[in-house]
Amino acid sequence: MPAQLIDGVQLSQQLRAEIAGRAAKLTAAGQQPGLAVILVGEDPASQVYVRNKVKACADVGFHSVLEKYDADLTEAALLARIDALNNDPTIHGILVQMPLPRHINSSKVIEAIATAKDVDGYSVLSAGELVANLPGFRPCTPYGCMKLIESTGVDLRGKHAVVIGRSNTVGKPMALLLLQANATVTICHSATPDLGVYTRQADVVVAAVGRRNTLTADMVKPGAIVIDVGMNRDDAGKLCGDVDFAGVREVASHITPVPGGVGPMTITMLLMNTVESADRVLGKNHERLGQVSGMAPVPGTA
Ligand SMILES: Nc1nc2c(c(=O)[nH]1)N[C@@H](CN(C=O)c1ccc(C(=O)N[C@@H](CCC(=O)O)C(=O)O)cc1)CN2
Repeated sequence: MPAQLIDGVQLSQQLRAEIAGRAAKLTAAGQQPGLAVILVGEDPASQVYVRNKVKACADVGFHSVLEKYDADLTEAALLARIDALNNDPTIHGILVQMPLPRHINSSKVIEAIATAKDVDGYSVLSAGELVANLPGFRPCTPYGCMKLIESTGVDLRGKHAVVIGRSNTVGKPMALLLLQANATVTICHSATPDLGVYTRQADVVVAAVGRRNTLTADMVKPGAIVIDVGMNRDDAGKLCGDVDFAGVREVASHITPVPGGVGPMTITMLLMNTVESADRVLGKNHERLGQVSGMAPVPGTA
């Protein structure tokens, strides 16, 4: 029997309805979630992604600002904008669309974003929070992969998960999230000599390499869950992932398609992080107010 499809569009819709409910409550309490999206340059794919992010914000009742700059924007000017947004109380999340033009140091830009507003989860501090199991923001793509796996109903405890790819934004955080869910995790990468030796032992495979046909049917254990993070083009120019979908579908128990799997979840988890950020601000404000109203009266004034 072919594998069951894990539908990222459908799961996104469910999660976005939940996010919209939280946003409505926050807005009623005076804390409408706000996301700032910054795009530098004219990369056509990035233009589509930022447009989709702004639309997604409107759909769930967030306030959003889109700041578009020419490719020759200076690094100093971008850092100044981030500083202003860090101090803007209507903004709970700041997202700088990647990739940035080459003259701008991406790490410097990412580290300039206040950790409390790093809804992409890309900064070193956010990564540290993930390592230490602290409640920071998780990078959206691996966070979305976890939700997709969770939707299968399979408990990861004691399962063997293999992550193919070791990028800071997908592979490494993915491995940590799987580890937090009590899986036994192996990370494979471009220097792994025989990938199939590892993937054939895996109950869950997450492919995040950026090369099509990296995972073929002969490399998959029957009944495995396969998550495809790749976004590549085939010879006909059609979008495809890292997994040979047609072949692997005959072996796996669950599989994500490309398009329609991990991609839509990336934007959904960005919304999730942003609503969570607004929630934390509201919680902190309440804490502060509670402390003020709960204060012992100054002697002689009561
Ligand atoms: N600051 C960030 N930059 C980038 C991120 C990110 O998470 N934060 N991720 C990617 C791009 N990206 C979001 O920004 C993104 C990529 C793909 C999709 C998506 O829905 N893909 C669709 C297919 C789209 C198509 O037809 O071309 C799918 O897989 O179904 C959403 C978001 C790099 N930059």
